[in-house]
Amino acid sequence: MDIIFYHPTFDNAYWIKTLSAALPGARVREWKRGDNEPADYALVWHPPVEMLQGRTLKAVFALGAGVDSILSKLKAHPEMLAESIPLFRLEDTGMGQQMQEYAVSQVLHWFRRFDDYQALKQQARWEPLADYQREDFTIGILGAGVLGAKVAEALAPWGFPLRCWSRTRKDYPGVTSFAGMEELPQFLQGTRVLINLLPNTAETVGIINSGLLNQLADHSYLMNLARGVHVIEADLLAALERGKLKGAMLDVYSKEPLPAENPLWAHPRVAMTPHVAAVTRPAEAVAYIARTITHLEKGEPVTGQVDRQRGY
Ligand SMILES: NC(=O)C1=CN([C@@H]2O[C@H](COP(=O)(O)OP(=O)(O)OC[C@H]3O[C@@H](n4cnc5c(N)ncnc54)[C@H](O)[C@@H]3O)[C@@H](O)[C@H]2O)C=CC1
Ligand SMILES: O=C(O)C(=O)CO
Repeated sequence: MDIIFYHPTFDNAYWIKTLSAALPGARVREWKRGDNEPADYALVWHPPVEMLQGRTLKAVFALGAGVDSILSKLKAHPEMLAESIPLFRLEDTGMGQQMQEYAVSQVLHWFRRFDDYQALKQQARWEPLADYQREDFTIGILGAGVLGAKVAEALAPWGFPLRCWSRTRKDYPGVTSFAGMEELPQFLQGTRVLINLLPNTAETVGIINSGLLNQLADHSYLMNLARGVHVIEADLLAALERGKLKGAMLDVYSKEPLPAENPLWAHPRVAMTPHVAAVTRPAEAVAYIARTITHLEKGEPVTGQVDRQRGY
């Protein structure tokens, strides 16, 4: 079995060594321009069109959870990958735990008013503030798939009212599930902390706009852990200005790296990380890919296949 590997920034030698160890008998090589030798599987992130074009692969694996970039490239270059070749993505592979750490720590930061105390500290003011109450701190998770479910699981023991919104109804312990556009207003009403874990699709781009933010509880908080294009940045800034939003924690942006002139950098109530909420963990990712290839080779059922029409 031949496997080609391409990632613009990873330590490719390490990945190839680890994959070779996990799939004894497989010949794994780094793909370089001009390599037209046969391959059975391709593992990719931001692949050049010529890497995949014209190949009869058994499957392609995206080396991340989100497949928006590869799907948009496929839209521009449909010749890159035949519809019949399945595309897989990483399901959790250690990203769930990272999202849990991020979301729990930030929710508690806001709930314990550390943002307010930080502002008071800057003015050298000693001023105990009123506690927030759990019942006023409803957390809503937009997107209740692999990562949304993990975040809900980690937040559940903290006792905040917890709800999620997804395409189809979910049955997660301690979580009220809302499904479809028609239930979005109910989901938003009373939500104090909105955590975004939706995929980037034609239906979800720009979903976090003034119309949506206005339906949240007053003085609410936004955590965007999914993709920058979900949020209309001008609407976010306006909601912060008029106090509808008290704060935002952003990991992803409409343009990355975020340009120096973007007003989000200087906003006192916006906290930011540079797209690191959950990164691909090589050992877990290799184990998942090796397991999936082994199942595929035996004709056994697998999970993680992307629905190219649906967009995630
Ligand atoms: N900031 C970061 O470091 C990272 C960000 N991500 C982002 O997180 C996203 C989510 O990842 P997973 O949970 O693995 O995806 P997933 O496919 O397992 O879950 C997606 C969820 O969104 C819901 N959804 C999709 N379209 C919808 C619509 N139109 N209306 C209502 N619900 C809809 C689905 O029902 C599902 O519950 C990725 O697509 C990626 O963009 C993923 C990893 C790291
Ligand atoms: O896996 C993804 O989709 C990511 O955003 C990784 O940072």
